[in-house]
Amino acid sequence: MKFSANLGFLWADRPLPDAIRAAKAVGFDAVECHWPYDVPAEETRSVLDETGLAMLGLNTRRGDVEAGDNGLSALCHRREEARAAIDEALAYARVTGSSAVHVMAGKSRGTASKSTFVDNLAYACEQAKEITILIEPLNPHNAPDYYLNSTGLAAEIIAEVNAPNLKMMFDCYHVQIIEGDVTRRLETLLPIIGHIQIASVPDRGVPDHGELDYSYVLKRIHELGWDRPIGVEYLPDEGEQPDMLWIARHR
Ligand SMILES: O=C(O)C(=O)[C@H](O)CO
Ligand SMILES: [Mg+2]
Repeated sequence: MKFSANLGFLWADRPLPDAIRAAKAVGFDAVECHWPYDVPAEETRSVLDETGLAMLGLNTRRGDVEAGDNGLSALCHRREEARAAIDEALAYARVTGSSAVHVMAGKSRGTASKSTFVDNLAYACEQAKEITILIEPLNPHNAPDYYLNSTGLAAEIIAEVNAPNLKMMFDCYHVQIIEGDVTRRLETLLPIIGHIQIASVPDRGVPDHGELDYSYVLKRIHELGWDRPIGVEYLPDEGEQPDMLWIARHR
């Protein structure tokens, strides 16, 4: 199996270019990030070229995080901001050669709607047919009130938008907390999954302990024919290096 270092969590204390180099140094096959916007896209691109690593994904901005925003694209009265965030993310992805953009929905609080999310996603898909647009169900402990809160809703939205480049980000950590039945859901949703992420449940640590047995889950993913890198998106203890022995055992 191949693994992608999620630099939103791994080496998150370093500037993005150093985090990319660190991922290369320990042997990751690819990288992905959350919000890279502090670093000019050209600089990120040149470190990706230097290391030979591909950037698999980045997120749209969340809006006013201090005011509680966690994304914009499902929010009825924030259409312009949502589209600006999508445009920005797509432009960054183009310069860096990133294959996917995760369009963040935002919180419900009565102001989110499926039709708004569908419209904004259709816009994103149309703007960049060569880029995969991802939507990710998030669990209510880490993302309270997040609009996209189940794989069922994500599947409905993907069907409604009906664009070949709209897919689900299947984060096993979130799915286990939201609804469980992880391997069966992976099997049935596989045709609409664009990226898979992992972390232990419930502590979001190294994926070698907790409720989910990743030796089994990764074996199933492999058997299903998945050959793209799996996103390693866990929160390391301070100063902790990723457990590359664990990764080597699952290659
Ligand atoms: O929280 C997650 O699991 C993510 O992957 C998102 O990108 C949101 O930060
Ligand atoms: Mg995730």
